[in-house]
Amino acid sequence: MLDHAPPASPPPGDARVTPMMAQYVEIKAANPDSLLFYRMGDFYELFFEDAEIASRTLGIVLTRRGKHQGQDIPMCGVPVERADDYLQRLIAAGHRVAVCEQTEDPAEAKKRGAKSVVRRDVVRLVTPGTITEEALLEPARANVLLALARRRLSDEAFCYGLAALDISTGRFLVSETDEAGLATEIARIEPREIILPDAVHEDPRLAALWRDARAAVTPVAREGLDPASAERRIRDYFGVATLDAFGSFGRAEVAAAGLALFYVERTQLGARPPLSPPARAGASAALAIDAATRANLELTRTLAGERAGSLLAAIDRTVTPAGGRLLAERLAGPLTDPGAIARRADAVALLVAEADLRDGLRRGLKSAPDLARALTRLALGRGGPRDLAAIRDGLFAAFEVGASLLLWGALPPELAGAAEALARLDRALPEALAGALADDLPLLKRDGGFVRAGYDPSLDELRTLQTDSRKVIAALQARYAAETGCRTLRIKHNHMLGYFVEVPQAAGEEFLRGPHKETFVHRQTMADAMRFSTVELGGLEARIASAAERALAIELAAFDELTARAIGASQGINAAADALAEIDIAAALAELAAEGGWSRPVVDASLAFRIEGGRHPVVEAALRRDGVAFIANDCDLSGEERKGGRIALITGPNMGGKSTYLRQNALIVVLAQMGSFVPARAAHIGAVDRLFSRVGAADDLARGRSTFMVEMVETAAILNQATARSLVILDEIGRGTATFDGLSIAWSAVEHLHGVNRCRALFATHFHELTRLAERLDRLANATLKVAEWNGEVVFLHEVVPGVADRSYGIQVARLAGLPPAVIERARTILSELERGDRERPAARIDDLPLFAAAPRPAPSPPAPKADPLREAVAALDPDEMTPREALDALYRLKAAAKGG
Ligand SMILES: Nc1ncnc2c1ncn2[C@@H]1O[C@H](COP(=O)(O)OP(=O)(O)OP(=O)(O)O)[C@@H](O)[C@H]1O
Repeated sequence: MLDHAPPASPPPGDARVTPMMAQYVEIKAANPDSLLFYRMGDFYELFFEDAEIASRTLGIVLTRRGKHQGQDIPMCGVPVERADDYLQRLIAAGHRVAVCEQTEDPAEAKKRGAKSVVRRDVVRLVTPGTITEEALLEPARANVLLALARRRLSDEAFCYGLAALDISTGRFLVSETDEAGLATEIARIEPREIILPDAVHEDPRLAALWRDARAAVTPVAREGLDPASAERRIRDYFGVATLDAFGSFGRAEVAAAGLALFYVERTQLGARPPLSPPARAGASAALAIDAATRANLELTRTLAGERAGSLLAAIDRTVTPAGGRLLAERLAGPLTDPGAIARRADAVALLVAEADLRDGLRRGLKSAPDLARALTRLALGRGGPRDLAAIRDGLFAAFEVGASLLLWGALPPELAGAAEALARLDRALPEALAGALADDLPLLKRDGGFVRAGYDPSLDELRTLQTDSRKVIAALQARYAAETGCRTLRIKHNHMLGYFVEVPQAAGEEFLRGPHKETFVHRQTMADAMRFSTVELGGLEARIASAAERALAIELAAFDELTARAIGASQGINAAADALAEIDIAAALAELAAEGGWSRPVVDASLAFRIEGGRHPVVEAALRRDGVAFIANDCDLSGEERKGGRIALITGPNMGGKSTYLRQNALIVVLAQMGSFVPARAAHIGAVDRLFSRVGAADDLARGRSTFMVEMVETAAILNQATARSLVILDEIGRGTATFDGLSIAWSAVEHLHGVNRCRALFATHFHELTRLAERLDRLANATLKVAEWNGEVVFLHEVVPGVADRSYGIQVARLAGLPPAVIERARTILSELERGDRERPAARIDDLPLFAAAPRPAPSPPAPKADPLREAVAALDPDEMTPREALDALYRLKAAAKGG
């Protein structure tokens, strides 16, 4: 990583290397892949290439400090107080940071000799997937570290284990997949950092996965990753004799979970975040949505990568950060088991029906801070008084929420389970916290003042002593002023002198000579003042300082004791945090359903797909802001087990609403299967196993793929993988190439979906020729979007009706978009010519028509050349497109024409 990296250790006896630099070089050599934050006083300093990277990334000044082996050492520094801010920016830019602290007092180092260097050690590695600080985390987004491991099944095949760990909350889920499903699983998990064995990282078949990951990818060497040590590591971490209590895991899952813990130990260096035991995410129970479909449907972020404008942003009514994170997780991984889906929907249904209960719960939840993240910071020794307060407030909110649920009585199982977890909480901890913590809390514990008056009598006594001492000092100042006759005498304090007496220069001269010489000992002469100390003042100072020191020690002890109690209760606290998040989601989805008039879908094991009055939640919200109503549309793709699902082939004008209609039906599936109500009057959905979409066109030039290539790769994935239980959304496939190639591909793709995949599908196209497929394919029906023409203007009605579009209205849309009138006029002329040509010679190739004949306006059109039917007929032929039989026929026709001419 370093071009001009310092050597691992300086050459022995090299006088040009200072002892400090030697220490730096040694620590840096042990952490070659991280930027080293090297603590020096109130700064973290960076040297060499680290300094250059940091100064570029952070926009801070690059300076030089001394020389190393005869060369200037580039350096830059960040103040410790603001380190979080800089860390955040470095992590966001994809760097890792090793934080190196002084591990002894400088005074200690001095004892070893004047030239000895203060001992320093890396106390922590900060990486994108292992951060815990509030300032570094997004509240409503999980921060997932994904560990991968694999196990060979045969010569060719591997099984992959995935462990998704959010250290900031302790959530720890494992799953297993084959190679084909790996990309889909990673897309579902959306990790910030991926760690994986070197061998997996270097596998050429997977190279694209790591190259395209939106996460930092960290390969680790093989040692310590064997299955036995992985299992031992998990058992040790959770203090259990066997993993059976946590469920049954595959060997690849165990290896992945072990690797995750290995990385936690490596980055946290001894500190142990309170993790939940690993649980199976059950990949087979999740609706599979590949990365392209996820991106196309803009589930958790838009194509531009923003949260705003995504489905998640449109449906998020949660009031707690943990609820927000769980909502994103559920949206990313909807279920397939109708029973599990119904259990979630039962909770939502109760809270839709009971508005008062819902409001009460949401009010209670709003005051609940982020319990899980506060607890983790405390456990890692990075917590402050406000984290203790978060535990206090979170637990009180938990009691309130739990009590209102329990009062309700008969609850659906999901809510009953959550209420029970809350009822099990011990009131003693939050009460102790409430008794101990003051109203206004400092950010850092070392600032003191966070323990409430009355909590500890000895602390109160010391505080009184401190306040009293100040009074005593004030009295002393008055007495000295009276005794010396110097009315401007002041007692002041600074770090150098401690408490001292300050008088104007002239009075000071008196003090040095006169009767006060005995009392006032000269310390300092300023420009216009003199400073003295006295024995009395020294005694007072010692008392005040020791009182402050002892008071802080008592406060820190109280902090440690309360923190230990919170950590001791971490299992219950984490369970409460999970319960609150579940209640938040149920209430939030109920709020959303009530607000938008959404209905509860029926999800079962059939192949039904019947949506009545469906809407697109994101487009609807956008239109509502402009005061425009969304037109609801039905969709029926229901099939039978024996035959498979139905296909709707949708033609319609540009801007008619085809894409919106396609996507809304896919989004309704996602919402229904995550346990939500749906934006429709009614919906009956046979649980979908995989959702595919190929919508819009996106270049992927970074991967060296053209628009058309991307389109074909995605279409191939669909045709190869969709099952009879899948839902497929295809929007305008084949438009990225020549018309006839595109039409033929679209045609055969529909036939394949109908005959082989037999899935439920929506297929939008501008190839009107495809509508004739309905005559041959029994489970395919045509639908179109209605338009009206009014005063020569096209009006989009956005209503889906059975039938076929008569035209695309592309030119009208082009005019609405503001194409110059001359271009529109010319396009109309060409269109009518083309349509005439099409009527007269339906087989003619569009490419061969005089589409692009130069027509500079307003120059008069040149006189039409004399028609030569034979030449035209030859021009209309395309040998590449003809079968031998067609070519022979054409030859005979030409011969006949020549004879006739
Ligand atoms: N059901 C609807 N009700 C009201 N407005 C709608 C509806 N559907 C679509 N629209 C509006 O029409 C616009 C165009 O819709 P959409 O992109 O779905 O059209 P399209 O037929 O796919 O167009 P193209 O063929 O040009 O891609 C949307 O941005 C929205 O404003």
